[in-house]
This record gives sequence, structure tokens and C-alpha cells, in this order.
Amino acid sequence: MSIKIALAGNPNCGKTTLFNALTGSNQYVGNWPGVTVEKKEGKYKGDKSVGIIDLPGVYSLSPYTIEEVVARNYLVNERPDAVINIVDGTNIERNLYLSTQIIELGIPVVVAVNMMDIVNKVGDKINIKKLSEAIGAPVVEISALKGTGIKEVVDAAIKAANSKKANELAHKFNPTVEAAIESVKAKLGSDVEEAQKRFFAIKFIERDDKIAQLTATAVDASDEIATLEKEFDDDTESIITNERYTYISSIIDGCVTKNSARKLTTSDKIDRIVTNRILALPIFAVIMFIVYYISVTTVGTYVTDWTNDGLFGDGFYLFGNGRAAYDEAMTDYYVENVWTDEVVANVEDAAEAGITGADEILAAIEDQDYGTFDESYGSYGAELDEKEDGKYSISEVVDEATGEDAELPDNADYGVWVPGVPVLVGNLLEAINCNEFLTGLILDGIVAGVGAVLGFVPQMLVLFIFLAFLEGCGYMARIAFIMDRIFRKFGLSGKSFIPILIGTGCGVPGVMASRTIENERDRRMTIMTTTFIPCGAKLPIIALISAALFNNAWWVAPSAYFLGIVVIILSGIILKKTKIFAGDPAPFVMELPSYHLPTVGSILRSMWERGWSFIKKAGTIILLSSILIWLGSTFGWTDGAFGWNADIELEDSVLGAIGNGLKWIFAPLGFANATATVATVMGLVAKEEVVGVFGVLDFEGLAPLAGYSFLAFNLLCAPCFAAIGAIKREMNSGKWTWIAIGYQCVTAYIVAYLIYQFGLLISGSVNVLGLIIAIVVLAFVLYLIFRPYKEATTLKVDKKVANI
Ligand SMILES: Nc1nc2c(ncn2[C@@H]2O[C@H](COP(=O)(O)OP(=O)(O)OP(=O)(O)O)[C@@H](O)[C@H]2O)c(=O)[nH]1
Ligand SMILES: [Mg+2]
Repeated sequence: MSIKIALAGNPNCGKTTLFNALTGSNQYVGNWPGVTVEKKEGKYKGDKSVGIIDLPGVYSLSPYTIEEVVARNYLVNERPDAVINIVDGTNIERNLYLSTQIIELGIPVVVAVNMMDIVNKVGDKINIKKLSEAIGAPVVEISALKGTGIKEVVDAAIKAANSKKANELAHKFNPTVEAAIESVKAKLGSDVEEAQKRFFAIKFIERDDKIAQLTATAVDASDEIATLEKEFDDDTESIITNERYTYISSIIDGCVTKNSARKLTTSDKIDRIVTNRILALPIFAVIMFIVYYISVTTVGTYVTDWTNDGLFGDGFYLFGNGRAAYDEAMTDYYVENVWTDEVVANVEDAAEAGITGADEILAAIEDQDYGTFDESYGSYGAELDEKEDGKYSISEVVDEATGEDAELPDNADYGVWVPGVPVLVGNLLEAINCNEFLTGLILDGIVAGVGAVLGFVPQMLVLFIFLAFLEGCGYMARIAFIMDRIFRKFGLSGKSFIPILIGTGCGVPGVMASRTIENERDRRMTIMTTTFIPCGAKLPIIALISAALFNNAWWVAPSAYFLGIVVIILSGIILKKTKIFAGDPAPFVMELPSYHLPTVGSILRSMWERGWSFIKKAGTIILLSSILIWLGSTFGWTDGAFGWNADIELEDSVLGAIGNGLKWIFAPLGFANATATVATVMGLVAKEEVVGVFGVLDFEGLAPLAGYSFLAFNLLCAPCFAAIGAIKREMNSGKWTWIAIGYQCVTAYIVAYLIYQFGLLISGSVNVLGLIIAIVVLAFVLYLIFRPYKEATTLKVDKKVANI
């Protein structure tokens, strides 16, 4: 590439939006600061020889956090040919603080005033010509979102790059300060280019401790610093900051005219309600409730049923034609052949005797709903068989009437029937006379396992549409702001909530987003708690449990989300009170972007980006684990000999042995069940795999309470390998990675245990010893939450950030 142009600016000013527009790529854009944490490179669409580099947002060139270091080191060491400094036009004063520093780097700079669409709408005026003179760099008005002015700004940057001329300095600081700068400049070694000297000199005067790493010779500026501090009676860092702000206010006065007749914008009006002290949290709760309710329970279930029962099941009616006629025929068939007097009587007796699931089966019969009947029979039929020597058993009648040889109504007779993937694949394998092992592997292993996961993709997409909309319109940014108010009370910053918001899509970028937190303790703590939020891959587990065990009750799916939030907040409180994490919260500076309707394209793109990664996973890691699980469940010991056996019982298989060997761990949580144990272990590979396991192995009826405890444990325990990898990278320490995993697993265990034991108490079947332990554990947790907060001995507030 012959020319490199870097995009630099404050967080959330629109760099990535511009980058995407210029390069046609699809980098993640979010409506809060700290979205981009690594630099990204692309080629300019209009001229492939021009490279564009997207940098993380920074407030100044004095880095405090990892991603700020990335941005500064790039600008100083790799020296792009030109910098486009993006300035948020709605917030010009704060943004220019960085501009005054970028100009000192000695690289040709073009200033792009972004968000002009909003500036114009509000009625503010910016005098571009005067601004350009005052800064000493070309200025172009753009709207990265609408695409206006972006060609002009690149053209200007290319021109500046080709001229190779750094900008003329348009402003001088106070003469005493200038004298000090000149004096330090003279001490700099020859490895620093002339044009960069001012930048380095100022950093040495500011006592920037990381600047020495960027030059060959360290400079001793203590004399100059002493002189300045004596004269101004302040530390040099503040002196320089003040100089910059004096300069900026002189620019603003001359160039920017705010619309004085400005009324409260719609955005302000919305914010009055949405971020209102009292209403903010209930509104947040209602919104997230609706999001999860719709994605998992209503629309989500509808699409998932179609994929699970249709596409990856028996099949479906094209456009639903014939469904009603078929349902009627099936109901008639069930009334006549399945729900015989004997069956109804047995189920009624069983329900009266309080046998688990009997009332559900009974309800399905009363509703004449054969689908629900099949489901609940599948889950609880065995219970009826087992109790009292089969007194209540209905399996003989039901199995015969619905088994292979039964003459059930045929789908194809009632409309245009499209067979599902397993049926098609099954027919194909039969046609080519495929052997039993391969047929089993393909149908019961791969198609069932991968299909179970893929079946939930539509549901995830629905969730991702909501998340993309909430992010794009600006609401998510408000959540961080609202959470800051709450977190701050416990010594935490709202910054810790941004990774959590990102983690709602996927934990990996969520964990990475913790880089924006400057305080090491808070950063570690945030990494430890981020994956408590249900990510996209956990959605299938929620949906599965909600549908299979709770008949899609309205509260199940949203409760999973709020469980995550509550555990995060309580973790924050508990951890902050420990010595290791104590300390003041970092200042949290965040401009609330104005609300705007995101474009349909951007929502779909964001949805697809996230959804696609799950589909890719289904084709790779889920495929592989489905095969392994199937092999593990069909290899085993039959009559003492080890080998493959298609009809082996789970207990006799390798997987069953593993599950049974480990299931004691989960006994106190209520799911000492080999399948659930295997599913939990596989969840470490990828959370969707929990569902994949139930696709390959049968989903044996867990009681609802045990099912919820299973759900809670799986949502909160250590995340998948990919996220653990991210935790390891961000912690940069094996010890801390283990602490994080340990903390997550123990928390998950405690929460699931409390849910199960107190759930038993409420449902009336108390386990006395379990309950006593639960009360002791709860008391201890409450103590950790409510014990007094001890001030930390090492309080350190980042002064410079506080200045901004
Ligand atoms: N109205 C309007 N919104 C914009 C414009 N440019 C960007 N945005 C919005 O501003 C928000 C932030 O955009 P990003 O491109 O992610 O910002 P960034 O500078 O890359 O942010 P970081 O990566 O966090 O530093 C997004 O919601 C964009 O849609 C614009 O010209 N007009
Ligand atoms: Mg960005």
C-alpha cells in the first residue's frame, strides 16, 4: 500500500462507521465508547492503494488503558502518512482536546467534523473556514452514517499525505510553557524526527511514564518541570491541560455558534423519562423482559418449532396448507386409539397419587392436544411405568397405537408435505443401503446433534435483531449510564457494564471490551463477571428448558436474563468488599448519543454477523462434538464385552459411565442424571452443545425444579472454551484465569443449590439436611453482601481522566 491513513478520534465519534463506509467492511459499530479495542486495517474502496486504519477511540494521547496504548503507539511508532481526526460535531469542545495533541505528532492531519446530520438538525453552526485556520489543518464536514463528505475527506487526506508536510502550528501556549518545551526539545536525541519533537517534549514535561519506551534516549526534564510548577503552582500535567483548554475555548468562541433557540430535543425528552432516577430501572426491566419473552417464548418458539419439528424433524406443510386437516385427523385417531378409557383412568389415578408429570399428561388429554400429549408422555411416561409396579402404566397402549406398525394418519394425504432433513437423509441412506453404523452416526449423531443446535439459530437471530436495535438507537448506552449510578454506590464504575452489554451477544468480545477499564482490579473483576450474562449460545438452553419443562411459561426466559444481572451486581458488591478488589471506582465519562432510528441494513448486518458465527460453529465444533457424543453413547459394554451396539442402554455406554461417574457432583443441585451431567460437561466446549447433547441422547424428564437448577448452573458456570481463552488472554495470567473459572463455577453451584433447596421447601418436599446447609450458605452470602465496606488503603484516582 502506498498511502496509509489512520482514523483517530474520541470513543464513539464514528470512526468505525467511517471505516466501514470507506472500506466496505463490516466492523462492529456500537453506540457506546470502547467498541473498537484493536486496530483494524482495510483498503479504501475508491483507490486500493490507499490503506485505512481504524483505531480504538482515545480521549487523549496519554494512554491509561490497553487500547489507548494501541492507538498511541500506532500513531507515534508506525507513523501513518496522514491522520483523519474525527471530531464529534455535537461535542466539539471535548473532542478538540485530542485534536490539539494529534496535530503535535508532526503527521499531516485532516479534521473531519462528523455527525453533521445531527448538528444541522439541532441548528448549530460551525464555521469551517475559521476552524481550519484556528487549528491549522484542513477541516471537512461529514456524516459517516449518511455517507456525506466522506469522499472529500479522503481526498483531502490523500492530498495532505502526498504533500508530506506536517501542519503548521496555529497556536502557541503561554511563553513560559513554550520556553520549557523548546528547552526539552533540544535535549531529545536524533532518533526523534524534527516534526515529532514537540509531541515528545510535551509528554516528557507532563511526566508521562510510558513515553520513554518510545524513544532511544530518556530525557531528564526535571529542571523545566520544576520551573513550570513553581511559576504556575500546579503540576505540569494540569498546566498543559489548562493550556489546551484555553486554546480550545478561543477556537470555539470564534467558530461554533450554538442554536440559542434550541429547545429540548426529542432525545432529551426521551432521556428525561428513560434515565429518570425512579423509572430507569423498571423501564430497563420491562424492555429486557419483552426482548427475552419475544425471542424465546413467542416469536422465537414459533420459528424454532418450525425448524426443530419441521426442517430438522418429520417435516412441515408448505405454507401451512393441510395442517388443520391433519391435526383434526390426528386428534380423532388419538381419541379413538390412544386415549382409551383405560389410559385416561390410569392417568387420572396417577395424577391423584401425585406422580410427577401425570397432571401434565392429563391436561393434554383433556385439551385433546396430541402434540403436547406426546411431549409430556415422552418426558414422564417412564415415571408412570415405574411407580407401584406399573399400576398406572399407559405405555403398552400408547406405544402400540403410535409405534412403527400403527396406522397413523399420513401427513402426505392432507396437503403439500415437505419432509424434514432427517427424513430425507434417512430415505437416502436407506436407498443406498448404508450400513447400520454409518446410518446411526449420520442420522442420530450428526443430523440430530447439529440439527438440534441449528434449530435454535432463528431464535437467536430474533434476539440479535432486538439487541442490534437497542444498541443502534442509543438505548444500550443509557443502560451503561443508569448502571453507573447503581454500580457507583458499591464502588464500581458503569464502565464495567459495557462489557456485559456486549457479552449479551457473545462472551468473547464482551471479555475483550474490558480493556477500556483502566483500573486493573476493576478490570479483572469485570472479566470474572461478564460471562454471567446469558450470551447468544445460552439462549437455546433457556429455550429448551422453558419449552420442555415449563410449557413455555412467560417468566422462564426473562428470569434467566435477570438472574444473570442480579448475580453480576451481587458479585460486584461482594468482590468489591474483599481486599483484592477494593478501591475507588474509575471516573466514567460518557456522552449519551442522541437517539436515532438505526437503518434496517445496519440491524440486519449486525444480526447476520453474530448469527453467522453460530452457524459456522455448528459446522465445526458442534459437528465434531456431536460425533464424539454419539460414539460415546453407542460404544460400551454389552454382556461384559466392549464394542459398538446401536441399541445399547445409556448406562452401559462409555458416556453413561462418565455421566454416572460424575453425576454425584450435581446431586445436591437436583440433577444427578447422566445425560444432564454429560450436557453440562459438554457445555464447556460450547454452550449450544448442551442442547446438542439432548439432541443425540434422549431428554429424560427432569422435574421442573431440577431443570431450573440445571439451567441456572449452566448459565453461570465457567463459559465455553472460546470465552475461557479470551479470559486467559485478557487476564494475561494463568493464576487469574483459574481464579475466574473457580469463582464462576462456585457461584453457579451456590446459586443452583439455593434455588433447588429452597424450591424444594416451597414445593413441600424438604430435604432437611440440604435445607440446613442452604440456610447456612445463604446466611454467609448475605453476610458477604451486607458487611461494612472497608476503605482500601491504596486509593488512586486517575487524575487526567477526571479532568476531561
Ligand atoms: N447520526 C449520526 N450518527 C453517527 C454518525 N457516525 C456514526 N454515528 C453513530 O455513532 C455511533 C458510534 O459509531 P462507531 O463508528 O462505533 O464509533 P467509534 O468511533 O468507532 O467508537 P469506538 O470504537 O468505541 O471508539 C454509532 O451508533 C453510529 O451509528 C453520523 O454521521 N451521524
Ligand atoms: Mg470503533
